[in-house]
Amino acid sequence: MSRPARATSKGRAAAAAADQAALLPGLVIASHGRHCVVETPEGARVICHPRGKKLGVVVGDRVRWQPSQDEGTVEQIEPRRNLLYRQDEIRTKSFAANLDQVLILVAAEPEFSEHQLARALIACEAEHITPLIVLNKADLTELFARAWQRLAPYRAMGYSVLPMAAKPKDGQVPEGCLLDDVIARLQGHTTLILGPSGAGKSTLINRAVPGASALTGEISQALNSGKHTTTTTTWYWLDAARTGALIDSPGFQEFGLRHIDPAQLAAYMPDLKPHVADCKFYNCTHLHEPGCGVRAAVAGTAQTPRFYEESACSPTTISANRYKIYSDLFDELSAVPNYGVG
Ligand SMILES: Nc1nc2c(ncn2[C@@H]2O[C@H](COP(=O)(O)OP(=O)(O)OP(=O)(O)O)[C@@H](O)[C@H]2O)c(=O)[nH]1
Ligand SMILES: [Zn+2]
Repeated sequence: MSRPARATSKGRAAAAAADQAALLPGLVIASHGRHCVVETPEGARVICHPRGKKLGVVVGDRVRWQPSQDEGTVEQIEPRRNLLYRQDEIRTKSFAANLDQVLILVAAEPEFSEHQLARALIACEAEHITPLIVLNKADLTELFARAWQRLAPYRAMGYSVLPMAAKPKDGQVPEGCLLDDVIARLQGHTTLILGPSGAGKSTLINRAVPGASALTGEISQALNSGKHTTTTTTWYWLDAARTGALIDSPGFQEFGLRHIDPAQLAAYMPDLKPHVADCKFYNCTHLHEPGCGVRAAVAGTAQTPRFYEESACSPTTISANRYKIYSDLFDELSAVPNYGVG
């Protein structure tokens, strides 16, 4: 009696395999609202609508889709290596999926917010994505020196920080600050670029990807039925062989970290992390407990001589600013229930 049942399940499996085979592979290269643009392995681009409301398609997703006339339907999203996103009280917004690195672009001016920088780095750590910090406008000597100094703790905690002069005022690029050296770091990787307005993101993208602005215009027009917008996340290939890509996404300014568990926060801050092992209590919040290894390592407040260093950016100390960022974020993330991924 088991034979017909087996045949039926075999038949079902065969039908599912046939359905699967009928679906085409693709890469999501832009998304806006309920539409996205899927690129085929041959390089053709098709506007697609995800099947069902729950299928949240993100730029960088590898998908399986079905053509229907001149558009298509995304049926499945292949498992993601990672997903960088931000979350505030109201909503969760994804930047992109399957990233190799995140380039955080800041500049000598306008003055960057260290809180925003720290938030972006924490989000990268939580998703195991390598960040690369680039400080632009090296030609603005005094402002640059000040900004470079503000980044000292980030260099000390092991992040790569590159100086750059993408478009110096007098045309003279200070030594070691070539835009092309930054572009070289992008080859062969999928890189998301984030940064505050005015840091030089468009300058960098237009140099790395000739024709980028025209492409952005085309995509946003296609996705918005004629309206121009710059709020779309967009994928640009860096080379004809399509081995490296740059993804431009807005949203650095409001980088909500509501998806981060406050108890994990110190583990996502490389300058705090090694000191957690020295805390007396396993569930130390590093805010007020006695015998806290983190607080003992804060520059200028060190009780234990072995942590004390003259420099506020030694690998063994935590700068007062960074500790303030930790405590502010801890309060923010603890103030309301953590709903997890939305
Ligand atoms: N002095 C100086 N100015 C630069 C440099 N790179 C870019 N700029 C200028 O900085 C301004 C902002 O550059 P954009 O590339 O438009 O910056 P953006 O980050 O795309 O800014 P939004 O368009 O506001 O998002 C422009 O006036 C650029 O010419 C640099 O290396 N040195
Ligand atoms: Zn502690």
